[in-house]
Amino acid sequence: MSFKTLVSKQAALLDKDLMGPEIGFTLEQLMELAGLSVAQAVLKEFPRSQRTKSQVLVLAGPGNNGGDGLVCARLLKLFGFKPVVYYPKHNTKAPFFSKLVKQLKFFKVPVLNTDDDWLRYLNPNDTVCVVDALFGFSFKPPVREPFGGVLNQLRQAQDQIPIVSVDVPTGWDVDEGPVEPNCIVPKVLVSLTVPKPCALKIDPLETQHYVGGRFIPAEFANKYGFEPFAYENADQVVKLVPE
Ligand SMILES: NC(=O)C1=CN([C@@H]2O[C@H](COP(=O)(O)OP(=O)(O)OC[C@H]3O[C@@H](n4cnc5c(N)ncnc54)[C@H](OP(=O)(O)O)[C@@H]3O)[C@@H](O)[C@H]2O)[C@@H](O)CC1
Ligand SMILES: [K+]
Repeated sequence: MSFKTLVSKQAALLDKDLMGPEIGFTLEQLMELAGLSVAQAVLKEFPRSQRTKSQVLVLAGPGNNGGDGLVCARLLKLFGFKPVVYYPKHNTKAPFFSKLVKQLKFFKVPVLNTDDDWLRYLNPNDTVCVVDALFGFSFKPPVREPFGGVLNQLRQAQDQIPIVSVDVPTGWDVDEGPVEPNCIVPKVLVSLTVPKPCALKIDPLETQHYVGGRFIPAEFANKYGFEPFAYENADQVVKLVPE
């Protein structure tokens, strides 16, 4: 499949640019739209008419990828799912992360901490899918604990419970792909703004690929060397289908 990608350093620059003094987005705004994109991709892949269960396990990491997961969980609740969040290492860099957690409590979405038994939710009888919002474009392998253990459990369950990875399949090298042994293979990848090079390593027969994070005008995409993606109507995601 051919699509333009942006290496991790460029993706970080694009992010900085969007939130810089000239353009003026806030992280909160972009994260809300990123989380909405992921929730919409989950709804498109697992529509109510085609499922008998509604629980979704959202694994949220310590960075902004995790923040996308926290937003996604809240929106999944509005979309008719029963999300449960496992958030073992809270983000203390920006105060609004604790507000995202408060909002989840307001929505009666359980947020499990490091000592809670999250594995009971990794159960194919009840769980539609797992949202992998552990790490995104700032991840550098090898993975450190406790996340190595979490990834091992995910890998063991992935044939029974589909994984939806946010921006980058966690554990993959952002630019090189699945270079570490025993990487997870998501059933769905939702690239944000523009795919990272690791997305070129997915097998389209194994992994459905969406692009989301619909928040830039055409000229800005061109500045970073890619064309805008062909979103339809008010959709927040577009599925990339092999040619
Ligand atoms: N414009 C867009 O598209 C937007 C994108 N957004 C989203 O932001 C994501 C990027 O977020 P990000 O930069 O905060 O980094 P992310 O990948 O979450 O991880 C950083 C954390 O991981 C940790 N860590 C790193 N390596 C590790 C290891 N081996 N083992 C263990 N830990 C490790 C690292 O720890 P540290 O090294 O600092 O100790 C730090 O705590 C992006 O992918 C997209 O999802 C939207 O929210 C906004 C708009
Ligand atoms: K991820």
